[in-house]
This record gives sequence, C-alpha cells and structure tokens, in this order.
Amino acid sequence: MYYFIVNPNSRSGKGALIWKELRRTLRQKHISYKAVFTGYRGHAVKLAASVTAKASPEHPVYLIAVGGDGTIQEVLSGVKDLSCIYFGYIPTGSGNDFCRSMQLPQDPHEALDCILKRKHIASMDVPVISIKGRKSHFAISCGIGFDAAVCHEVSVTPMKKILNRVGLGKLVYLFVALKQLLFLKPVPVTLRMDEERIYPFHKVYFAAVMNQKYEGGGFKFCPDASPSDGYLDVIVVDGLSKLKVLFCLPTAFWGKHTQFTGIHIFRCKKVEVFSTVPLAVHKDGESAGIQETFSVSIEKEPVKIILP
Ligand SMILES: Nc1ncnc2c1ncn2[C@@H]1O[C@H](COP(=O)(O)OP(=O)(O)OP(=O)(O)O)[C@@H](O)[C@H]1O
Repeated sequence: MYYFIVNPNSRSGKGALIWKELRRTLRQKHISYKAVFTGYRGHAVKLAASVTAKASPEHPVYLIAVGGDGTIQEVLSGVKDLSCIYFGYIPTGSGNDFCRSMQLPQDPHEALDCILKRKHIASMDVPVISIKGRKSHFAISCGIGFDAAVCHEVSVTPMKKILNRVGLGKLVYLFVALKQLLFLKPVPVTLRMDEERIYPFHKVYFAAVMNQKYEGGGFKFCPDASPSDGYLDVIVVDGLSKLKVLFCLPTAFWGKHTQFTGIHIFRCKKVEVFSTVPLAVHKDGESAGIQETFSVSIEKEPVKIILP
C-alpha cells in the first residue's frame, strides 16, 4: 500500500491538477493506495506522523510526498523512525532542487512510474536542524542570511504565481536574489563544527548547510555534497564586495563559484551557527523564522528512498 501526501497548493495550485492525472494512472493500474491532502503550512508534518504511527521496520510504509521541496522536509519531519518508511517523491513544485540533486525524474508521471517500479532503493542522509530546542528534518539544505531572505521573499512574492503560470517559476529566485543583494548588509557570523573547530567570519552574506549539491532553484552551492556520505557540506560567503557577489552568483549554477576568494566550503557532521544579529533562516526553501543561532546534525538512521 502506498500513502501519498499531496500538497495541492504546490506550484501555485498546479499540484492539485497534476494529482488528478496521477490518480487516473493509479486507478488504471489498479494500485492500492491512500491519499491525504495538506490544507495549510505544516500540515504535512502531522499527516506524515499519523500515517506512519503504526509502521515498524517489519511493516514499513511506502510514504510518497507529492509537492515541492518544502513538502519533502515537512513529510520527513513528521516521521519519528526513519527505518519504518520507504520514501518516494513526485515533484509538483517550482524549484525542484531535490530532483536535481537526487537525479529523480522532474516529470511527475515519470516519477510515479519510477515509484511503482521500485527498481532501486538507496540510503539518504537526513539532517536534523535544532532551533530554540525544536528539532525537525530537512532533505536539501538550510541556511542563514541572503539565501534564506531570498527563500522567504520567493514564498510571498506575487511574481512567483505569475512566472509559474507561464512556466518560468525558476526565474523568480534569480529576480528576488538580485533585489535582496541590493539591500543586504553582511554581518559577523561564527560557525563551530564538530564541537571543536571554530570559524569566525566578519562580513557574511550567507551560510548554508547542505545535504545535497543544489539549492535555490539550481545553484550548485556545494558541488561535492553527497546525501549518502554521512557528512554535511557548509558554504560561507564572506567579505566579498556586492559587485563580486553579483558576478560570482551566476557561476554557482555550474558550481564554478568555489574558485573565488571569500567562498569557504567545509565538511562536518555537526555545525552550530551563531550570528551577531537576528537573520532570516530557511530549511529546504521554507522560512524558519528570524534567528540568531541554530545547529544541524545528521540522523543516525538514513532513510530508504526509491530511485529510478
Ligand atoms: N493547502 C495548502 N495551502 C497553502 N499552503 C500550503 C498548503 N499545503 C502546504 N502548504 C505550504 O506550501 C508551502 C510550499 O509548498 P511546496 O514547497 O510543496 O511547493 P512550492 O513552493 O510550489 O515548490 P518549491 O518549494 O519547489 O518552489 C509549504 O510551506 C507548505 O507547508
């Protein structure tokens, strides 16, 4: 039995239409499934918790998230014991960084086909972010500063709806990033890794903790990040002029930004981030509020994910 958690509101409402087509396929193929729908922000956490409440490693649940990248982190956050699920993902969002990094089909119909075939099961690290004592999971990345401010504005801008309507949803990140950069003021941020290595930075634009290579709609910020190596990759952008950031940012689409002075990349199992002023924080592109500090580690147990 497959359990689908569907965000009908993803890609500005297209998620609901795509789900109807997928449902037709499931019915035609006589697949046994249950589908539940998210009605508000954070709902997928509760739905995933209730769907997996009785699951065990002996009786696992095939849990499929249907939505954008934001839905994935909510679904994973609702699962208490990751060893009790097989995770599948059908993209109906606008950014699709998860598919890009995991090399999953970007087309929802192909993604469903891959899930039903269950050809390849792999392990994926699941990072845990702790903010003010509250823990939750994410799949792709979390960050503080510029990238989080971009995510926050992307989620509220009417431009996203308009660009999604004409199939150019990904461009919204680029426009918003340029606008945010104009008004941004870099601040001192310190990172402590694995309880011992301390790195103070003085003029930080942003710091991102990445489980996967891509975030922000295709920026390959940590080109060597791997979701199956048991490590987190961390990028810090510090001390560059705005003009240089502007020049450097497009090169990140190809992962070529790492050659610039002021771009620092680290690898660790745990990182604590301390900012001197409250800044926007995101996880998998969803706002996690305005924070001064948070920490990230990796769950001991990886999740089993269905791949093509
Ligand atoms: N029924 C709903 N109405 C409004 N918001 C919802 C609903 N269900 C889920 N959400 C919220 O919508 C937000 C965005 O969802 P999601 O990431 O799945 O889609 P997206 O933004 O279109 O895709 P992407 O993140 O790839 O750009 C999440 O914060 C989620 O909690």
